[in-house]
Amino acid sequence: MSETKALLPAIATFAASAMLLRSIANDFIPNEFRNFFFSGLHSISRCLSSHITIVIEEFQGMSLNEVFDAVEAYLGTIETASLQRIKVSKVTKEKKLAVAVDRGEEIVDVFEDRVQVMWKYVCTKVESSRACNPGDLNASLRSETRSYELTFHKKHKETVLNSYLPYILERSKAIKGERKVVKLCTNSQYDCYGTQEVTLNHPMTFDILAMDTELKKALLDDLNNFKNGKEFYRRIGKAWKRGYLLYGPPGTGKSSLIAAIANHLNYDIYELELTDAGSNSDIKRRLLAMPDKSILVIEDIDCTIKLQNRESEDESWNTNRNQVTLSGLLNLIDGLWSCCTDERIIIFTTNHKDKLDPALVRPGRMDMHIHMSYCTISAFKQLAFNYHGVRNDQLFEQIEGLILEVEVTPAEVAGELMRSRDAQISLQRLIDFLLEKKTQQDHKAKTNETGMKEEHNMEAEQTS
Ligand SMILES: Nc1ncnc2c1ncn2[C@@H]1O[C@H](COP(=O)(O)OP(=O)(O)OP(=O)(O)O)[C@@H](O)[C@H]1O
Ligand SMILES: [Mg+2]
Repeated sequence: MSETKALLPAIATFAASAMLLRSIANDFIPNEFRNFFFSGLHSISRCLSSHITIVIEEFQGMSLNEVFDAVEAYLGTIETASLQRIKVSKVTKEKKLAVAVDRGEEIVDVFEDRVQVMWKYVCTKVESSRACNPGDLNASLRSETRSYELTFHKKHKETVLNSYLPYILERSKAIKGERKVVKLCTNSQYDCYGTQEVTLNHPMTFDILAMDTELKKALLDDLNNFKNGKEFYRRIGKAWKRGYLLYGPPGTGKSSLIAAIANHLNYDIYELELTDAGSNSDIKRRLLAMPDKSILVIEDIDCTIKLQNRESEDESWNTNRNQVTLSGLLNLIDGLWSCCTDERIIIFTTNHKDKLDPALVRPGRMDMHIHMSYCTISAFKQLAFNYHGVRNDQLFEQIEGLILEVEVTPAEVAGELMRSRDAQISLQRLIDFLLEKKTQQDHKAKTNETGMKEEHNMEAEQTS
């Protein structure tokens, strides 16, 4: 590599002279002759060079380039003595500082004590016309395109392609595993720059999530089978993805469960706001930009957007070009686009399963339908332990009796248990709250009953 370094000033002088010559030539020499002259020069310099350069761009077509991602992680861990500028960052929860090569910097690496290579990080500004073109994913998600250039001696070409780059891909997995924190990404208002990303600081785990014990176990088994299912999915010829529909009243823990799933699998969450998504093709592009090991979440699927059924979509195709449609969404869940990446989980949540289009809930569409119910006795016990560390108490019996009769959400129970640090005071307050709720519930039931009786009597009078 010292050879390459030594050649750099000469190459720079050569390049500068070529540029000067080109600018002079632009003014005085006719086009055809000029092109012939410079393509000749280019061929000569290529023949003379003993080095080749591999360019690794951030995006491969419309998908994220895994090699770019791996190189970024890998270069942050190698010796940086040759660098003049490095980028250092740390996000909440991450234990280590993340080191990265800054734009324009070159870094030397030696593989197997014999292969010297040089990396360069290149950023190019995207012109605004390209950046706002929704068809150009690479540009539309960022204001600049990024790539790494890898330069090495021609004689090492086989080693670099067959050993060095595969080694980096493997190494990066371990590096990312070590410093992984779960991220939450949302699609912001539809604009040119795509997603907003923050570290997910939600402390919810399966240990503290209040949920039916059997259901929790079944879901955990399902998630673990999924995570370890690479070979299985390949063998049965299915895309390595899994869909969950979480349904239940507000405050029963649907969003908390999503956080618990993300923390358990160590996958990032990509929340998709359908109302901000723009069109089907916009969703498609955003999905392709999502890396493997991620969870796509669409909350409140019943009310975020009025998804039309397929028949009416066909009729009004022209008016719907800029909308998210049901068939677009279904295509996204199990169509060809979803096979482009691995280890993908899709979660829909709803408060009203009955309001969903049958196409969304038909068997086989979402792999598991999970009912997040009003608080059960086991959920209450879990919450009492979470908030006060108590597994039993003389007040439990009365509370359990009331929980069987009253529709109360885990969020409401948690709210009452939070009111005081003293377990006895909290439990007593919870009893008062449940009694109050029971009175209201009984009153409502009575009013409904009277209303129905009156209606029935009126109908009977009319018919007689
Ligand atoms: N099953 C649960 N286990 C533990 N805590 C819960 C549970 N359900 C609710 N909570 C508590 O209530 C809060 C609200 O719950 P969460 O946001 O998960 O409900 P949700 O079902 O997503 O509601 P919504 O339908 O309104 O989005 C949580 O932050 C948590 O503190
Ligand atoms: Mg929620």
